[in-house]
Amino acid sequence: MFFTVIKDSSGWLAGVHPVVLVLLSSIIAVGVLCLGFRLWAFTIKPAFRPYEPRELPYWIPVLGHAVQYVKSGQDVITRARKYFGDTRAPFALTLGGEKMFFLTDPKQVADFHKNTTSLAFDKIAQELSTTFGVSQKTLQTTYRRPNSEEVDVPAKIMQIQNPRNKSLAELNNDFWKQQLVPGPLYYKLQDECLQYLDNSLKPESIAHNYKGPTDEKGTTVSLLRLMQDVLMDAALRAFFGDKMMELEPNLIRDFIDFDEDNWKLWYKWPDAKEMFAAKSKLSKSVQRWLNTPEEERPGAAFIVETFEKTQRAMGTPIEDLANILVLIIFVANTNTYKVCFWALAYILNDPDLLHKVQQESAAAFQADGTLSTKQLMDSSPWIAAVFHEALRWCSASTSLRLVTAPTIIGGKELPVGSRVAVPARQTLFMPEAFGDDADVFNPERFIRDEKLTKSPSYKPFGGGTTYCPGRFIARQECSVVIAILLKNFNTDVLGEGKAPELDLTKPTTGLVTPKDGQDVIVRLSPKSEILP
Ligand code: HEM
Repeated sequence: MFFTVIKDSSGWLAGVHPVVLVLLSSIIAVGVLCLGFRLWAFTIKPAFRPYEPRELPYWIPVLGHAVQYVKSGQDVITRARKYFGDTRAPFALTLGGEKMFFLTDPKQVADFHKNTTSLAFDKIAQELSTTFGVSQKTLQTTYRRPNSEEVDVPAKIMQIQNPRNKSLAELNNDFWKQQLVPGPLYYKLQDECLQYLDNSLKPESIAHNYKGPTDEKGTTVSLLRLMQDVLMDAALRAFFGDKMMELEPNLIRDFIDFDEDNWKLWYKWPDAKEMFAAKSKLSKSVQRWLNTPEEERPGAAFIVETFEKTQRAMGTPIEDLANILVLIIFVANTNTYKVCFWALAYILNDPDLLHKVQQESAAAFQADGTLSTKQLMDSSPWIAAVFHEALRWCSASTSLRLVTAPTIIGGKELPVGSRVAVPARQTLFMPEAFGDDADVFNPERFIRDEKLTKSPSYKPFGGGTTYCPGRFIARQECSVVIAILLKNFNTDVLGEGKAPELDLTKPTTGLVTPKDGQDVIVRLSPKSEILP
């Protein structure tokens, strides 16, 4: 229809319907503009600015690679690295109007972690808290350094000296380390976690808590769900005391609903009603806990008590305090169940590995049946190796910093005001560090080379000033779960007998979960003959 020939035409174009003409010329104009933009932005301009990191070309200004990044950030980053000849020079991606810089070379990553002068984490942490719903007013008081004329409220309430006039946010980092780096507060937390894990993994608890098929051979459970329940129950009770679970028995499921879609919060995803509903439930639960008289909710860990005491003393509204505590629940829980799931998914599906791990687990229990955490942590090389490999396998965290002064990394200048990212997965699969089988799950690499965890390519817990203080408790909890599970049960994986695939398409801020619908379904048969 559009191409009806007009008989009295005065030239070749007259043979085309005018609407088509307008459409064609618009398409050509847009095409020319796009070509011009690409030529200018990605060929001409970089030639005049060789000191700037190169940018992966794209067609639509402003949008850049945003859509592909949300679909699979890892793919876009890998594509960019390869596009520039895999030299691992810093490069940039435009993500919805923002040009962000990426580092994928271990040496540059080390420079990133060392740099505390021109690469700032503060602003990133504040953005995170704002996204989590903490008000600007509370952030201002938390990040403001006390001046010498006024009362230093947090230092006074905590009865500590603060000679460097640290803000509450800076003091919080010290409090986290006090809680999580081995020392008296850490050992207390560790012992409590162990007790809770032990309770949850008793045959009678499993049979009672899992309504799945229970027969004379045992109880059939989803490994993913088991890891979520067991690890979160221990962490929530150890951090908040038993009252939290008594008040909010659905807290774990609400957290998982939020966790599965938490990326929508960071990416400001428009269709995020369910994620916000789950987040709001978490916040309300914590508020109910906070509104319970203190004497009725004993047993909170030092870090939770300290956050509550200091923020209340600063006059923080309860909604903000609850959101801050939800952030604690988030950092303490979002990753550990995932690494533990992957470790067991591979152990249970590999008879040889299972045998080695079972032997180490058995050796960690003393004659009276108590677990020696020292033996487990210091003399169980295969359990340690599976943990390190599982972490390597499923890590997809990205550390961010704000550039506050001109910074040169990898010979390239990062502009002031921009954000620079280290996507952990890019170095975790380098054949130079992990060998030709880097893309295969193989814990033996950590047995062959004991120093591999010290490799600059192996940074699943980040580094520098924000080096994860939870790294000790995470490994400890995972090792304890493996040891107790294998001591208490014979395991029988149902189905295909292979570990699930990673879902690398879903955006994540930390560790990766299995593809939708994939799991490990396992029958747990108590080793003691009598079934509860
Ligand atoms: C396998 C489990 C875990 C992984 C993979 C992990 C990973 C990380 C990473 C990569 C960072 C650095 C973020 C950055 O530099 O941008 C970090 C920081 C942090 N992690 Fe973990 N983490 C884990 C478990 C935990 C646990 C169990 C806790 C608490 C109980 C925890 C508490 C923290 C805190 C408080 C920070 C911030 C440190 C700071 O800002 O100075 N993490 N974690």
